[in-house]
This record gives sequence, C-alpha cells and structure tokens, in this order.
Amino acid sequence: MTRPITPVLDTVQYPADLRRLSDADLARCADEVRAETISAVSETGGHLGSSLGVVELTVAIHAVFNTPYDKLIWDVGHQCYPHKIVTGRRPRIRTLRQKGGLSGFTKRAESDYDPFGAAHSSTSISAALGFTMARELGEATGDAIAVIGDGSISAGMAYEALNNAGSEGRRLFVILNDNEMSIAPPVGAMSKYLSGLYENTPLHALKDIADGVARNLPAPLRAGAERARELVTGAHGSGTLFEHMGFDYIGPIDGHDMDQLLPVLRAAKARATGPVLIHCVTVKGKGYAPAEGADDCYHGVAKFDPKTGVQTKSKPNAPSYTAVFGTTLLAEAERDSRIVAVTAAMPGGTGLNVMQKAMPARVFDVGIAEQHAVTFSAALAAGGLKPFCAIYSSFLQRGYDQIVHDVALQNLPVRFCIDRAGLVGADGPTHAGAFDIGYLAALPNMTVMAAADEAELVHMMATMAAHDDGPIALRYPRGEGVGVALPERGDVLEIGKGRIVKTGSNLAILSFGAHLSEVLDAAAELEAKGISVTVADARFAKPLDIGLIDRLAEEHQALITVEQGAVGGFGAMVLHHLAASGRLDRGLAIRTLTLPDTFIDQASPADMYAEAGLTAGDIAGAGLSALGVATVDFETKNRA
Ligand SMILES: Cc1ncc(C[n+]2csc(CCOP(=O)(O)OP(=O)(O)O)c2C)c(N)n1
Ligand SMILES: CC(=O)[C@@H](O)[C@H](O)COP(=O)(O)O
Ligand SMILES: [Mg+2]
Repeated sequence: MTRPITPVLDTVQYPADLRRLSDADLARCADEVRAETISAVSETGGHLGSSLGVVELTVAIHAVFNTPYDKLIWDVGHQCYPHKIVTGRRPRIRTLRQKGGLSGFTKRAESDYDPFGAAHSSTSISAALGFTMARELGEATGDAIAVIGDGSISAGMAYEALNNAGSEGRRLFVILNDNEMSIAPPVGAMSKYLSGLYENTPLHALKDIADGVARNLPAPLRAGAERARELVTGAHGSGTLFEHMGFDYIGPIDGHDMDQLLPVLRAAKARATGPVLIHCVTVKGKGYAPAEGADDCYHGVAKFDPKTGVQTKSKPNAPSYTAVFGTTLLAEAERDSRIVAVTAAMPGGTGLNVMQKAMPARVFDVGIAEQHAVTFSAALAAGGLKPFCAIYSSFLQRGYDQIVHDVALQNLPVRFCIDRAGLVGADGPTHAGAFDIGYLAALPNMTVMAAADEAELVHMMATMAAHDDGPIALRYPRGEGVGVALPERGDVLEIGKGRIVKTGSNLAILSFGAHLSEVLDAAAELEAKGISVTVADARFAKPLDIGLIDRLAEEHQALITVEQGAVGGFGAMVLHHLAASGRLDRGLAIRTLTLPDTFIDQASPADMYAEAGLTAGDIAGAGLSALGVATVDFETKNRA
C-alpha cells in the first residue's frame, strides 16, 4: 500500500519540532498529518471522523503550548490519533487498537504527552481543573487545556467542572470542538444553543473577534470586531452561557483555518488570567470525502480502501445480539403501547434505532447523560410506562447511584438492557463490560439475567416486558450471536430458574451468559477424556436458582461456575449461597471462573478471553483441577 508523501511531517517527531516551523509549514504539516491519519486508520480501523476533525487543532495546540509541561487533555480520547502522530508515536501508529499496539485512546502509561487517560466522555474539564489547582499549589506543571466535543459537553460532569472552574477563576483553557455531531446527530437544548452562537454567521468574517486579537487591532477595526462579537453573543453585555459561568468566551472560530487558530491560541495564551473557553467550529471527517459524506462521518470504521473509503467488513455468520435486541424490542413495543426506550447518545450502537425509526415518539435519546437516563427511566416507570433503558455495561457505571437510589430503592420496574457485557476487543479495558453483574446483583429488589445465546435474549426480553415487580437487567455481549434459530415470539421465563443444557454425573459446569458455547466445548473436551459433565445455564444471577445449584452440588463431585464478568459477580453469588447453606462444609470442590482482577489491554475478544483464562481449554483444565485428579488418574479411579 502506498504511503502518503509527508516531507514536513517527516521532520516532526515531537511537538518541539512543530514549534520550529513557520506558520505556513504548520499548515502544510497539518495536511500531512491528515493524510497519515487516513492511511494509518485504513490499515487498522478506528475512530477516523473525530480524528480528522481535530487535525489543525492538534498541530496548532502543540505548536503554541508547551506540551507535555502544559497538559493537553482530550475528552473521550477517540480523536487523539493526530496527537499520537506528533507526540513520538508515529512509528507505531499502524498498531492502533491491535494486540500489543497503541491504545485507541489517551493513556498515561503510553506517553508523557497523555497526562490523563480517557475513553468515557466528559471528564476533560474536571481533569484540566485538577492540573490547574496542582499548579496553583506549587506543583511543576504548566497550563491545562481541555478539548471537549459538542456531544461530550452534554453530560452533567462537564457542567459540574465548568461551574467549579468558573468559581475558582484560575487560568485554564477549554476548547470546545463543535462539529455538530455526536456519534449520531447531537440532541438537546445545549446543542441548539451552540449552533445558535454561529448560525448565519460567516466564520471567516469572525477571525478577529477573539478578545486578544481584537485588542491589538487599530480602533476602527476593533469596533468592527466588537460588533461581530455582539452578533455572535447576543445583545451587548448579555454574554454567552460560558461568560455567565465565569469564563472568557472566544469565538466561534474556524477550527480548520490555521490563520485563525494560531493567532487566537497565541493571544489567549499570552493574555489569559482566568478560565477561557475557545469555541472552534469543525467538520467531523474533515478533508476526506467519504467521511464527510457519510451519515456517521466515519465515527468508527473497519479497515478500508483509502482511495474509495469502502470498508472491509466480513460477512457475519449470525445476527448480532444488538440487532436481535433491536428487532425484538420493536416487536414487544408493537404489542405493548406502554413500552418506551431510552438511550444515552447511542441509538445505533444499542440497536434502539430500529424502534426509533418506527416509533420516534417512544424512543428518547437523552444525549451523553447516563445518570440522567437512569433517573429519567425511573420516573417514566413511576409514571406508568415500561422503560427499556439501553446502555453499554461500561457506560452504565456512570449511573450507579441513580440505579441504587432512584431505581432499586424505590423498586421501580426499569428494564436495563446492558449491551457490550464482557470483553469488547479493540476499545480495550475502558469499554470492557466487566463489573455489571457484581454491581447489580448486590442490590436489593434487582433481578439480573444474562443471555446464553440470541434465542435466550428473545425470551429474556419477553420476560422483561412482563416483569412489573421491580427493576430487571439483561446483559449480552458485543458481536455476533451463535447462530441459533430465533423463536417467533419470546417465552416469559420463570424468574430465578435456570435450565439444564446437558446431563452428566462427575462434574457440573454452571454457566451464566454468553460463554455457554465455550462451556459446551470444554464439556466435549472433558468427555473425550472420560469425564461425564453436566452443563447448566443459570439464566439468573439474581435471584439465584438455589434448587438447581443445590442439586448440582449434591449430584457431582465438583462444580464450576463460568461468567464473562469480574470477580465478585455470579460465582461470588453462588459461593455465598453454598457457604451460607453449609454445603461447603461437606467438602464440595468448586471453582469460580471469572475475568481476572486486572484490566486487560485491547486485542481481539478471543485473545482477551485467552489472556483472562476463559478459553474452553481453561474451563476444562479447571474441571480437572476441581476433580483433583489428572486425566489418567481419574480414569483409574473411575474403574476402581
Ligand atoms: C460516558 C460515555 N458515554 C458514551 C460514550 C460513547 N461515545 C463516544 S464518542 C461519543 C460522541 C462524542 O461526541 P463529541 O464529543 O461531539 O465528539 P465527536 O465524536 O463529534 O468528535 C459517544 C456518545 C462514551 N465514550 N462515554
Ligand atoms: C469512543 C466510543 O466510546 C465509542 O465510539 C465506542 O468505541 C463504540 O463502541 P462500539 O463499536 O462497540 O459501538
Ligand atoms: Mg461532536
């Protein structure tokens, strides 16, 4: 594959090299960074659109500020590929999101130029304020610059931080990267407000409205700039929301025009005494026609042909869990007019776009606002509706107190649809759905289910639709199902009852969720060694099927639990029951197979599960260990 020709970028290894370039060469360098980003992501896949939208910003910030002494903090971090290219990581940029390669997000362990790790949104202003206050208290750290998108600034955390930073009044920079896009088109009043700040206003004409720049202008021009500013901010003295919160507001400026970016950043750096918000208008996917023309602006792409933009997507063997969820929810909603759905800025990722298209009034996209999504769902339930609140496992962590305080404590029937449960692959540890079993099963009133395959998902959704007695959660993984036939309509399952999948006599394996196929492979491996295995699908982590567990414990020499979740989840619930009921006193051999107590770096899901010790071979090995015999000994013992 031909690589782009990049004579200026080739002279840049670190930001210090950018600071030696003329403004004209910085603009050339930005063009080359864009070409390099497209070329690299065409080989790896990843978050292309957001990265292309910040190419000029990246070059300009590093050229003007003294990174890494100054702390540049990217919100989410999904737009940081150009940043990685100019901060010493260009030689590894084609390893992005691969096993052993560069992370797809900012990561402290990776570089001094990543002062604060991210991947979940809306943390950057809090982090920038933390660095600022560290500096104020005498630590050797420079200016803090947060770059946050218009989607990410919809979350509560961003306002908590703006509120705090405005009242502290210390010098700090927030760059609002406003591309009028989240993953989906942005929603909400804040998005409308931001668009209103520059609607009908030619950006190029506003080049000089930045305070610092305007102050340097001769008097007649300064008056013109002030008028331009009033045009953007409203009546004289009324100010923007940000100004009311204690920030100096600069902009909006064209975030792709180096002739605007460089003087504005330089002026802000030279003059700021308190918090400053610089509003940059950018285009997601900028400079790459297939991305600019796509509905999703190539937010996240597979590998692609850089000439055409056509992505290489392998043909799926089975529909994804998400797709089955989306169509099943629509079918349930067609049968029950009280069903509504809630997403926090992920209609496509969660599959809610299917119902959204058919029943727009019954699907609420609340923006990146998981805490609000949960409390809002609680009140929808209190108001008589049946909310299905669909949030990825790792993002639901944001809404935990709301789950406890607003949902579980009030025993409100919110249906939590938890996609991306378990290990997700290229997004790595930040996006792993590791903890939800433990954090949900710990809660009184909560019912927790996991789908072993996509047919089970359909049954469990019917169960959720029928369950009006309190909160209920269903977890399922990213990616393809196992290819089982789907029922026309789901059966309502008995709450707290598992099922036997296969009957044996020596070892029992109790699986919770989508690792059932690996468990069945492990059972086949063990049977080939002469060990008779029972396999059961627990279906529920809460309430536990105590009858089933007791029977498995009574009738087998050893019991293994398997789940796609962290220590402290399903296995812990089973152990707790066995200990409390005294069964452990009678010498039952038991192993609980979970994710290990460590964060696993990105790789393919299969490689990540191998690292976690959760392959079929690992499960079979745990079976042998629990039985306390090597295979040959076991056979001998059996014969005896
Ligand atoms: C807490 C949280 N919720 C949801 C997401 C998923 N997510 C990643 S990027 C993104 C959109 C961000 O939009 P914006 O900040 O405007 O950046 P852009 O993609 O437009 O560059 C979303 C919803 C996330 N990373 N973190
Ligand atoms: C950056 C981010 O948080 C999302 O874009 C995420 O990477 C999407 O993940 P899925 O591809 O699993 O929907
Ligand atoms: Mg955006």
